[in-house]
Amino acid sequence: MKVLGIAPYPGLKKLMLELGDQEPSIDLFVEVGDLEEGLERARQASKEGYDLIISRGGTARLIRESVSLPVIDIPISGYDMLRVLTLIRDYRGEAAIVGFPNIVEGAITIRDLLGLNIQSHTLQHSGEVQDLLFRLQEKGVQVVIGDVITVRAAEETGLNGILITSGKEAVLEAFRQAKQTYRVVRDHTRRSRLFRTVLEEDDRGILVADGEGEAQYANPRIRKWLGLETDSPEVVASTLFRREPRLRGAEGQQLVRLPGGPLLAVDIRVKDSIKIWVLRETTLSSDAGMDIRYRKLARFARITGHSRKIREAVKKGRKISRTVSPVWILGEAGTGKETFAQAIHSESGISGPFITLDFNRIDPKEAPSLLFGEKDRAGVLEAGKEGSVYFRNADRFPADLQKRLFRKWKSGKDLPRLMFSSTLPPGKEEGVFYFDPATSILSLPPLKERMEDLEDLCRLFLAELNTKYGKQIVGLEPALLREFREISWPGNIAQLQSVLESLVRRLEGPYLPLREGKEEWERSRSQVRNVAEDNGWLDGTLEEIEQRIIRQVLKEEGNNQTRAAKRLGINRTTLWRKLNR
Ligand SMILES: Nc1ncnc2c1ncn2[C@@H]1O[C@H](COP(=O)(O)OP(=O)(O)OP(=O)(O)O)[C@@H](O)[C@H]1O
Repeated sequence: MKVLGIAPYPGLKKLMLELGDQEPSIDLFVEVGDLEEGLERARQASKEGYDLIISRGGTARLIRESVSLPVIDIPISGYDMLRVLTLIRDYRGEAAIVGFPNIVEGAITIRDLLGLNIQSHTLQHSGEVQDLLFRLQEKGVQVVIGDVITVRAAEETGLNGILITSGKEAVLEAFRQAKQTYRVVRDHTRRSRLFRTVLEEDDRGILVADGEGEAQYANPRIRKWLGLETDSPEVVASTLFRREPRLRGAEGQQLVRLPGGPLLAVDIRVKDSIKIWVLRETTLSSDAGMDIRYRKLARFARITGHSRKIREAVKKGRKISRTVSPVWILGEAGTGKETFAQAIHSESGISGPFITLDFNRIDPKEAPSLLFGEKDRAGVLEAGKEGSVYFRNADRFPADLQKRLFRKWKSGKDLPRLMFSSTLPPGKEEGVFYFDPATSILSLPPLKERMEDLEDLCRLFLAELNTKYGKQIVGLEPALLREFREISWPGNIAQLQSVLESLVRRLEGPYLPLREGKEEWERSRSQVRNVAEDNGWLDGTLEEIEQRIIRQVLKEEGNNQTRAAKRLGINRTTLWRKLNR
């Protein structure tokens, strides 16, 4: 144990060193200095690896206030009092004891025991001492007995000061206390080292801030992610918040990607005004098929169109956003399914991210760990639990996984809002695109059923494209608008948008002309077909594709073979034969 002694008077240094020699467990170094001078010495020495400080009286008190090491006080013992009062007992002049309560109380007891006639005065703070001594001097007091502060003031006032010096017993008592305190501190340090090791070994990144919001601890894992291995916790925190201002915020879960780092699920917790950020790697190491957005999400107000069909869809969408039930958004390619999903998310006032998982691009084998996580890694459902998950091309969502998902949803687990979309209707019975009956269905009309909206949509898109490309296009030539109303739009709004985009990018004039418009539309048809291929609708042999179509029509006709056969333009026997091939 390395101990620093600050002795307010030289004799105490000598005594401490003498007694310290007999204490093998104490490695003692002593400096002389009273009050401010002593504090200065203690300040310097506290940087030199001492375990604790031993000092006395007012000096000890000063040090304790401004140095973080434990400070042991050498108490004024009864023996010390006895010695000094014995010394003064036969003094014939007027004497007084002056000091803080700890000195005066003990002195009174011994004075009374000895039957001495010495007055006593208690100081509450050091500022009072001068005035008091002046008054005592006026009353004829010649000698004052007390601690360093009293004696120093006495000298300045012109009185005789007698210092109550510390004896052997008091110094030994201080050593005993020092040893005991050291044991407690050492145990404490050991225990905090233990906790520190646990935090340092954790696979999660951990950042802790105190009640004032000042970062106090950052573990190695979070430092590694941020590339700040040796910086202070404050620097770690400010770097993290600069990169992800959202993390400053309230309690809850956030999903963030640090530049060049892994995707992290961040839990922000507050306990006893201590704020803790727990960062966990997610299973989402690759971005294929996934998109996370917090901002610039569509709202219902943005959904253009006055047709009855689209207004009804908006009304239903708004209604769904007031519930928590999962929603299946059904519609042809490019009809605005994701736009509606985002609008539902925005309208529900959800704080978390809008996460898109595209089942056309996600490997079904990886889907379980992606959704449900692994041992130490959070999956999308946990990491995004305060947001929404939008399953695009959900008809490709493996049925067993869907069942697992709905089991979890029904057990009331904390899950994100669930939204599915597909161009094909979900089946009511188990099958390729099984879906749970708890789901609300929102059907979006194809563009051909809401042609009255075409002009408004063109206007909106042209305005956006003018801004994007710095053009001043004011509309479509009337002939092109007529043409656009007549032709088919298998890619719906998305197709219209991309046709307009290609035209705006290329052309300058105020109106988009008929010829270029039609050419562009022709070109876009082949792209739409590619989208269909993308959906897997055209995978496999002709026979397989035919099977898919027949089963789809049958499903849409509620398994009524007569109606399905009629719709396909074949007779019932042919249908039956084809189905049982
Ligand atoms: N009612 C609308 N008003 C304005 N813009 C719309 C509307 N609906 C869709 N859009 C725009 O059309 C484009 C296609 O929409 P979106 O991506 O939502 O369609 P989708 O049905 O989800 O497509 P996919 O079938 O490819 O999944 C987007 O750019 C979107 O902003």
